[in-house]
Amino acid sequence: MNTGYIALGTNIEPRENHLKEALRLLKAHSEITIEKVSSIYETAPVGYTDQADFLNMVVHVHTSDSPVELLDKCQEIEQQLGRKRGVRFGPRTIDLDILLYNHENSKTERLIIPHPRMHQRAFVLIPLHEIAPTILIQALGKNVKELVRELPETDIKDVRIWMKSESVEE
Ligand SMILES: Nc1ncnc2c1ncn2[C@@H]1O[C@H](COP(=O)(O)OP(=O)(O)OP(=O)(O)O)[C@@H](O)[C@H]1O
Ligand SMILES: Nc1nc2c(c(=O)[nH]1)N=C(CO)CN2
Repeated sequence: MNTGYIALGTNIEPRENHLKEALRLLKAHSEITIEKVSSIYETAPVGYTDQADFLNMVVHVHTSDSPVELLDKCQEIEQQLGRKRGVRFGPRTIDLDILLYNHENSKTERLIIPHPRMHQRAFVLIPLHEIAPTILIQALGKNVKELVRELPETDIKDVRIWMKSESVEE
């Protein structure tokens, strides 16, 4: 069985529904089991800042899918939840990014693992740290805790717990 971490983000209402629906659709695949979910965090927009705050979370999955099969399923869920592509880094009903897949380090036209921007993003690293603080990002030679320590204080302040993980799993 393979192990993966997926980051979810949404900033179009109903944001909580979009996250919960995405979790339900992931679970509906027999090739995917959700092992752990982080809390949901409310986060200030990064990159393109003239947009609403996001809800972000990270899930740990076990899967028999290959990385690209997992990406296909993530993109299908984005489509099912009505994601429309617009401004780069702009508003979205749901975004699913594959952060890590085993200790794979690979780059194809469709998929880069580890996710190339994950180490700069407090909205990814803080939820990931909650569920997997000691996991090593081999490509960077650092674990998640070390990456969180390198984040600017101002970025950390922009990420606040919005719903605790126990309530997400209900
Ligand atoms: N690890 C990855 N997880 C998800 N998509 C990836 C990954 N690596 C490369 N991609 C590619 O990135 C493309 C653009 O993805 P998307 O539109 O979700 O980007 P974005 O959310 O705007 O930006 P970001 O990737 O920085 O979160 C996808 O079509 C996919 O093929
Ligand atoms: N806070 C926050 N900012 C973002 C996010 C996101 O999920 N959360 N996603 C982006 C594009 O992937 C761009 N900016």
